[in-house]
Amino acid sequence: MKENEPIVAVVPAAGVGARMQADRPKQYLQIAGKTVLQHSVERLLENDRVQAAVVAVSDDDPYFDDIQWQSDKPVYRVSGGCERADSVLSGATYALTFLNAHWVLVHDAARPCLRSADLNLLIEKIVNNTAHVGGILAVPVRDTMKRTTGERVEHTVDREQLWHAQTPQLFPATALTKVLSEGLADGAIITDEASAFEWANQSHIVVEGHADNIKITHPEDLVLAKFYLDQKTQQEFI
Ligand SMILES: Nc1ccn([C@@H]2O[C@H](COP(=O)(O)OP(=O)(O)OP(=O)(O)O)[C@@H](O)[C@H]2O)c(=O)n1
Ligand SMILES: C[C@](O)(CO)[C@H](O)COP(=O)(O)O
Repeated sequence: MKENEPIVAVVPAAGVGARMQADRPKQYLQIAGKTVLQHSVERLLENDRVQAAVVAVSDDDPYFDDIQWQSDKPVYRVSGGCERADSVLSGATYALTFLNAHWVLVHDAARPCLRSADLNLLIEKIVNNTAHVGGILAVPVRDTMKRTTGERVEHTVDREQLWHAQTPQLFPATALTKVLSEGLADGAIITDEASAFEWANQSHIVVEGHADNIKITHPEDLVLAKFYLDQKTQQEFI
């Protein structure tokens, strides 16, 4: 990577967290005195290559403006959208248009346990890679995988070369805004940024991270995230 190519983090945080069944959207639940969102954003801003964060939130979000960010870097608020991809496009467009971002690092607000070392690895592998447009943190599947019809098992899915996609996902700002807007307009199913580059048939890679980079989705995930973050407050992030 050219050392001076700006990386801007885009954090989709406009979801309602329905599966979490909490009294507020899961990104605003507290862990170790901070919201889940604050953990996620501040982890990104700790990286020297990340210059700012753009957080996509609901227009009626009553929590965001009260956050006291523990970073000297700017954190911007933009309007989220109906789906995660819409929220990401909103943030990426802002980063490209107003912040002159060369790279956009997309990371779920709901993933507060990201390791600094894994973020560094992703950035190093992607921004110096000329063979692929970008890439994502991921972990290999470790269980036997089944395809079912309802509860009936149809067959075992070959888990060779099968990965759990995570975030961050790192792509050039111009390319990301282009394939997201075109893919959404074409009705493509886009559940992560890599899906949009699949739709556009543009080559990208996985970078192996760690399974503790969990996405807080169901109630039991919050207990696990608290454990991981407690462990990490006692150890240097590796
Ligand atoms: N319209 C949306 C939907 C989701 N997200 C964000 O995308 C991330 C991952 O999505 P998910 O885990 O599905 O969060 P929710 O949509 O809030 O969860 P649920 O499906 O349980 O409602 C979350 O940080 C969420 O806030 C977003 O910015 N805009
Ligand atoms: C983007 C993502 O984190 C990759 O695993 C995941 O798809 C986001 O969660 P969602 O429930 O699909 O919105």
